[in-house]
Amino acid sequence: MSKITFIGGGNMASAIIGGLISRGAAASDLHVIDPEAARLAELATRYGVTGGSPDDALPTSDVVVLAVKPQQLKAVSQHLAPSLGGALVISIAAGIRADSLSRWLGGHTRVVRVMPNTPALVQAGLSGAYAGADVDTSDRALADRVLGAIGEVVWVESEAEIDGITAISGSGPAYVFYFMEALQAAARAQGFNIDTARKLAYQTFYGAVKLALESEDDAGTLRAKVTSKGGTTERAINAFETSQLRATIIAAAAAAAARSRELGEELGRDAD
Ligand SMILES: NC(=O)C1=CN([C@@H]2O[C@H](COP(=O)(O)OP(=O)(O)OC[C@H]3O[C@@H](n4cnc5c(N)ncnc54)[C@H](O)[C@@H]3O)[C@@H](O)[C@H]2O)C=CC1
Ligand SMILES: O=C(O)[C@@H]1CCC=N1
Repeated sequence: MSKITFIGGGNMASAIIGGLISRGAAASDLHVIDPEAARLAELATRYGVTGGSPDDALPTSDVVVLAVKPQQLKAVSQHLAPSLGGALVISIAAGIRADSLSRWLGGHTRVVRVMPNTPALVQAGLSGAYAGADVDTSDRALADRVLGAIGEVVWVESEAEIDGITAISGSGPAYVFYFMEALQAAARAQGFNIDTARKLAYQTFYGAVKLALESEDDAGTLRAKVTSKGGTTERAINAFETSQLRATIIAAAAAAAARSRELGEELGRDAD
């Protein structure tokens, strides 16, 4: 198995480490660098991985996963640049473009830029991935193995598509949670107590998603099958359509994609 070093041992790194371990990776192949000793101790206890501080030497690694906050990436990359060797670098930082990263890494172009999402925490994530210029098919396979540990991987051929991925699957879990919150509030408005309201909303989501994933029908067909002519669902869907909910969702995602493009400019520029 490849030697993988994580720079930053927070939520997302922990999700990837957990996924890799559950897929049979040896803890001795995984190393984490983080300034927080308590964080390293927690990861060591939970997964048996070794750790070190940013001042320690980078161990020889096949893959280096950059999992710090975007605002920290420039300083972290410049610090790592001299000791990277031939490692494949996978960055999960939102908004940082592959060419900015390569520049900060001193011209290192074996870089994969990834936009994961938080369902990675339960290994049901989706990662959009973009391969920089010098990433070959074996690097892609290596990245697939790492990212596959937290869910599905979708490769995009143009980096601009990462903004679209960010708007749909990166931010998307928040849209779903928003709808869940609203459905729970609707249940409260129907007089159910908080526990029952939560159960009604969450189980309905879970059941509908499971049905959609396991069914041959698309979402539109499944919706039509719930919607009896002249019945209750039709009244509710009509209310959604009257308030242009579908158009609002499409416009909201377009706003998120625009913000992702802006962040790419701001973070690339500010950090130079
Ligand atoms: N939360 C989300 O929905 C998504 C997050 N991301 C990206 O994932 C990255 C990590 O996010 P989280 O895991 O949520 O953050 P986090 O805050 O949980 O983890 C960041 C870790 O980096 C450590 N750190 C700080 N300075 C460091 C240094 N100099 N060297 C090494 N480690 C250092 C911190 O101690 C912390 O443990 C971010 O760049 C974020 O943009 C990407 C997609 C989705
Ligand atoms: O909201 C954000 O900017 C990040 C990117 C995708 C999810 N969280």
